[in-house]
Amino acid sequence: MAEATSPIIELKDIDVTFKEADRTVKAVKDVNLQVNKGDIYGIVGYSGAGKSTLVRVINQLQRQSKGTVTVSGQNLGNLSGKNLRQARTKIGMIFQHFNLMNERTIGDNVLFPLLLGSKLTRKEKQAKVDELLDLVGLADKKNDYPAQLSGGQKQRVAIARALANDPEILISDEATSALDPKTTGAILELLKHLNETLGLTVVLITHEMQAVKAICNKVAVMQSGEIIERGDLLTIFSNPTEQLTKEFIETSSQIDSALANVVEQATVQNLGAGEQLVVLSYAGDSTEAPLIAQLYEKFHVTPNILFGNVEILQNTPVGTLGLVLSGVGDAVETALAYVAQQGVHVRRINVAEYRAELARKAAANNEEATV
Ligand SMILES: Nc1ncnc2c1ncn2[C@@H]1O[C@H](COP(=O)(O)OP(=O)(O)OP(=O)(O)O)[C@@H](O)[C@H]1O
Repeated sequence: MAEATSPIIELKDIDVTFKEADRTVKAVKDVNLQVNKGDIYGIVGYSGAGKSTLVRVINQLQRQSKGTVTVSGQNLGNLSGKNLRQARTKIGMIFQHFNLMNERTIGDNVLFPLLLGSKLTRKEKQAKVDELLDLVGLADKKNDYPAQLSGGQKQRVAIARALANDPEILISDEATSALDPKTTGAILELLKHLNETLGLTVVLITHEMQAVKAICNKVAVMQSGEIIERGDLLTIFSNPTEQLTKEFIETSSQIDSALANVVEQATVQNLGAGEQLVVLSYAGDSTEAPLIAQLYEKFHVTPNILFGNVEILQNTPVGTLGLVLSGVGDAVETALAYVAQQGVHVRRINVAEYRAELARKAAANNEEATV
């Protein structure tokens, strides 16, 4: 990851309101966001949350109704015409549907932004196109046409084109949403590579937490035009506070399907006094093994491991462990207090309530399916 320190994008008190004949839509509400140079900042939310509108404010394709947008120290709200176009060249953008020009070759697609005001000579422009195609792994496709390329290759062309004017920022608006998981992984890796080698700051809009998890160092969760939770990836993943954030995280991990299986087991449904089903999550070097040993050594609490999962996020292990803890009297509660002190997040599962919640969700899904 490139060094992330000074702010490169600062959004202050941003509102975007669309006024239509019969209604007013507040697509973005009072958003404050700081993206630092070298960040890969994920903005996650369901469809309609306001993500696209918010990022279009960054390059002023969408003007805000209120608030200020500062990019690389420049207040973009004060710019128009040539000055705004010039500022925009430093902000590349890629989209879900690539937006390539089908009647032009791959080389000419990448060349296109260089035709508008670049000071390079003709020869230098061609050299730049070659360099960019090489960077995205498509050096041999220069004379092909978009129709001859796969979706992943088209997105690589779009990335090369977005980088033509050496932007400092790349905005990716659902750029992997039309791609299969393997191709998505390769495109995300390319973005990470560009971040590391060029120091490119990336703002990644997505509805898939999996994509955020793969490459972002920061994440903001949007709902109904607002940022409801934000922070660095590890903190958000190991200790989310908002329900929507939890939902996004759960869909990107196997924890909830593991829990759904576990709560159907008769032994788990009939826990006795002094027994508790818990999910422990931790980030960092603390591994579960010493912790589990300590539960017995210090508190005479017996842990029965039901499932476990360790992922590497930002080169740091993030682990989740489902356990039934058994002890005498309030030994389990004392042990859990100790575990929490060690920086481990403790989620107590009330089995009856959890099952009732699952049943409620299943009924709601069925209802939706039959409407
Ligand atoms: N030009 C527009 N005029 C009127 N309403 C708009 C306009 N653009 C967006 N909206 C509305 O603003 C809200 C936010 O839309 P936006 O596209 O920013 O959400 P999103 O999170 O990016 O979702 P999606 O991924 O589906 O694009 C939606 O209610 C949308 O209908």
